[in-house]
Amino acid sequence: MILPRRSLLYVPGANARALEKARTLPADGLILDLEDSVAPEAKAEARDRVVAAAQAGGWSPREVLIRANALDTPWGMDDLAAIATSDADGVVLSKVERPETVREAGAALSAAGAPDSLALWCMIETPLGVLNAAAIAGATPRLAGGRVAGLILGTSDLAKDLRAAHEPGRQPLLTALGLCLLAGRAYGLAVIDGVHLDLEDEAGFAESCRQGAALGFDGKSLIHPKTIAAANTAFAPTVEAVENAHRVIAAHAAALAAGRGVTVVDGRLVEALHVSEAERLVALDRIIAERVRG
Ligand SMILES: CC(C)(COP(=O)(O)OP(=O)(O)OC[C@H]1O[C@@H](n2cnc3c(N)ncnc32)[C@H](O)[C@@H]1OP(=O)(O)O)[C@@H](O)C(=O)NCCC(=O)NCCSC(=O)C[C@H](O)C(=O)O
Ligand SMILES: [Mg+2]
Repeated sequence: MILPRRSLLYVPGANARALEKARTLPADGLILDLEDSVAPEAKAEARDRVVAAAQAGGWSPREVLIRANALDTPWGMDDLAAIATSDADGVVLSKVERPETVREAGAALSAAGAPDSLALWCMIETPLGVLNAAAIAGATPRLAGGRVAGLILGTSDLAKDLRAAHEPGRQPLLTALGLCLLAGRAYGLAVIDGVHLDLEDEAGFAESCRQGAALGFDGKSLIHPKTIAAANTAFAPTVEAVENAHRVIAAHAAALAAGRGVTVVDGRLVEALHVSEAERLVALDRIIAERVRG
C-alpha cells in the first residue's frame, strides 16, 4: 500500500506541549524524538512520556515513529525495549553505520515482544553510514519480510562529519543524498530527506523541498510545524502531473487494446514503465485527497 510521507516532523520527547500539539498537525508522520533534542538527564522521563503518548492512540492518519538513541549509548537498548510494545508504527534508529546494527535492533525488538508490523527506519547521518547504506537498506527490508521500511537522511550530522558547508543547492551533500536514494530504492524503501535548519529561510526551505522531490525523496524531515504545509505541497503530485498520469494510463490501455505496446502522449513516448509510475502518482494523489477530506 502507498503511504504519503511528504512531511515527517520531529517532536522533542521532553516537550509535553509539543507532543500534545503534534496530534493536531497535518504532517504525514511524526518522529517522537528521544535522541538529540533530549538532554541526557531527561532521557528516561522523555521515554516514558513518548511511549505513553504513542500508547494513548488517536494519531491516525499520521504515522508515529519514535527515534531511539543509538544502541551504543546508555539509553539505546532501554529505548528499544520500551518502544517494542508502544503501539508506534516504527522505530527510528539513529546513526546507523552497519547492517549488523539493524539486525541487532530487530532481534532486540522481537525479544521484547514487538509485533512484526513495527517497522525499522534507519538514519543515515555519518560518512560510514552513507558508504554502507546499501548493506543497511538490504539488511532486513520489508519487501523480503523484514522490518526495515525506510531511510532518513541526517544531513546536519553528516555535514558536520564531512566538514561540509550548509549552502544553497546542497552541492557538498549531493553525492551522499544520491547514494542513499540508490540504496533505499534498490530495496524498495521509503527515503526521507534531511532537515532545513534555518527556520526563517522560507525561500531556502521551499527550494530544498523542490530539490528533494526532484531527486526522488518521498518527503522531508521537519523541525517546526510552520513548514509542514510547504513540504506537503512540494512532495505531492501536481494537478498537471495527475492529469497527465490519467492520460498516460488511458492512452496506453487504448494502445494495448489495438495490439500495440507503445504510444505517444503530447509528443512523448509512453511504454509500460510510464504506466506504472502514472498509476503510483494517481494512487498517491487519491490517498492525499482522502486525507484532506478527512
Ligand atoms: C525549534 C524549536 C525549539 C522552536 O520552538 P518554539 O520556540 O516553541 O517555537 P514556536 O513558539 O514557534 O512554536 C509554535 C507552536 O508550535 C509548537 N511546536 C514547535 N515546534 C514543534 C515541534 N517540533 N513539534 C510539535 N509542536 C511544535 C510549539 O509548542 C507552539 O505551540 P503552541 O503552544 O500551540 O503555540 C522547536 O520547533 C523544536 O524543538 N523543534 C524540534 C527540534 C528537534 O526535534 N530536533 C531534533 C531533530 S532534528 C535532528 O536531529 C537532525 C538530524 O539528526 C540530523 O543529523 O540532521
Ligand atoms: Mg543527527
